[in-house]
Amino acid sequence: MWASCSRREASPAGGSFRVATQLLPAGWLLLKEDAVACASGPGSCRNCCILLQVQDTDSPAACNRCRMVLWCSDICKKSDFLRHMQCGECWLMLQSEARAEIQDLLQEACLALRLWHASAGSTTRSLCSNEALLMSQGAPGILPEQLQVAAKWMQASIGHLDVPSWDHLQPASAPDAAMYLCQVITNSLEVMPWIAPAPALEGGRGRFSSAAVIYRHASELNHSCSPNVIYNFKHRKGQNGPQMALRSIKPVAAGEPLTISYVNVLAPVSERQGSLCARHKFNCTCERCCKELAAQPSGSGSACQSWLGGLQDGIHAASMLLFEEDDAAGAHAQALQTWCAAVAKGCPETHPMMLELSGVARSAACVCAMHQKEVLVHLDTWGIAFAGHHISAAAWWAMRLSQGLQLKHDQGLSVLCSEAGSAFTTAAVGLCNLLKLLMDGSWPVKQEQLQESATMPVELTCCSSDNELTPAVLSQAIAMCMAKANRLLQAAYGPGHEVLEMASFLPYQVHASQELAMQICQAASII
Ligand SMILES: C[S@@+](CC[C@H](N)C(=O)[O-])C[C@H]1O[C@@H](n2cnc3c(N)ncnc32)[C@H](O)[C@@H]1O
Repeated sequence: MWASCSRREASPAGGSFRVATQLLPAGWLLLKEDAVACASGPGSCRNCCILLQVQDTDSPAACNRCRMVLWCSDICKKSDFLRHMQCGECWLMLQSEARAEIQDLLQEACLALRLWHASAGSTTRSLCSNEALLMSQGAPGILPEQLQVAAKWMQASIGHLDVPSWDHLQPASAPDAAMYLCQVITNSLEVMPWIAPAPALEGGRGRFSSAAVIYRHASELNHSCSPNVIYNFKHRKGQNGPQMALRSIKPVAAGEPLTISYVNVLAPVSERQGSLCARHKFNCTCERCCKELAAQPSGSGSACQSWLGGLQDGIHAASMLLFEEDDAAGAHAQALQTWCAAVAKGCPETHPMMLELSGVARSAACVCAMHQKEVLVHLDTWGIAFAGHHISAAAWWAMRLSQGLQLKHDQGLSVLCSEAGSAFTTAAVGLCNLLKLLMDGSWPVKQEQLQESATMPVELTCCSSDNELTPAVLSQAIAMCMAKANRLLQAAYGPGHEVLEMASFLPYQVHASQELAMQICQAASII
């Protein structure tokens, strides 16, 4: 999937980035990937990264030699012990002088040693690196001397190993050590340290502490503070580092760069820029940062304070729930609650954080549709613009699934084919009924009507079977629906309110099943 949906492209400014090779819908699972190397922070298992205080039954096991490194269980110790010894980490941890001299780079140095160990003779040497910049005083937040001291300690750690007796490893020179260190600084991802203390996420969700992990494919993705791809981590006892999954959260056009966020996107611009400097040593030039930095002098943040905190926490909690696919319905409910609370406190629906929230909710709706979970039951309390957004996301997914029914092996959807029918129908019914309400002119739609619309049966009688359903007819019908819906929306709420998402699935409905086509036409024919 990864290779067929994306490719690497050279950046004119140097380096490269990954772009989509086809239109990627929101909610698509793009990649699952194991870690190349990982180094957890103190208080968590050195192998699987689980926080030691939340692990369930096993007792932590310590390294008998350095006594500095802990594993959550004998299973993880057994899996990681040789690596810990063979990469020189154990020796490094024993050196109190080293720990004092490179304390700010100790985790990076351990990860670099583990990367060296993992990559001997393999492909990770091709990981990108900002070495030239880092070593020439050009990078923010770090001095080349600090890197050189850390590289010196790494080399000493490797030098103390009996490397030639392990035939798959090569001794690392000083420049090699520096290269691995710079690769780590350029590419390592932090395993969500900010989720650990969140009280709303107790009960096994805030399971990782701050671990730094290197993934081969994910390291090709540039950062954006408004990313179109999210990543999550799956903990597996006995495995070195969590497994990462990448999922699109917005539709991504062919040719558009795929981006993830290396930091917490909910933080204000100064904090995001600060974290990127501190951890990754670059100044972010993404579109959102440029806009927000340009607007900063006249910005008035204080008026937002009453709803900002709740909104941040709510997006955060919903995102975390969404990371666990099984909890998509929970993520959706959390997003719903957050949306309503923020609106009630006067937050404008067009605020960038509300857009972030709608991204999370839309993804949740997509995942629910995929798994045939009832996504429409929550509609009674959604804001109307959001409801349209939400139903159409589910309907859009349902259509993709119905395509899968016809195309079988199309893009990995075949496994879902046999189950697609009911999700498709539920979502399509919801969409058509919402359209009907809009067309009937009952605007703004009342909560009870919305609730009803999710369960109302759709009559197919308006569309006679001898009507020819060509793509052009369908497009025209949808366009008319959209225009009318938007006129109503704008009359009620003013300019800038649009049911945009329905348009976004237009190119797909030409492939949709006859049944769906009839339903759409029927809704449209009420105009
Ligand atoms: C993990 S790599 C991403 C892929 C990399 N661009 C490459 O050439 O393979 C991270 C590096 O890309 C660059 N980068 C990524 N996102 C950026 C952004 N939003 N602004 C500026 N530089 C960025 C920085 O040099 C950063 O250290």
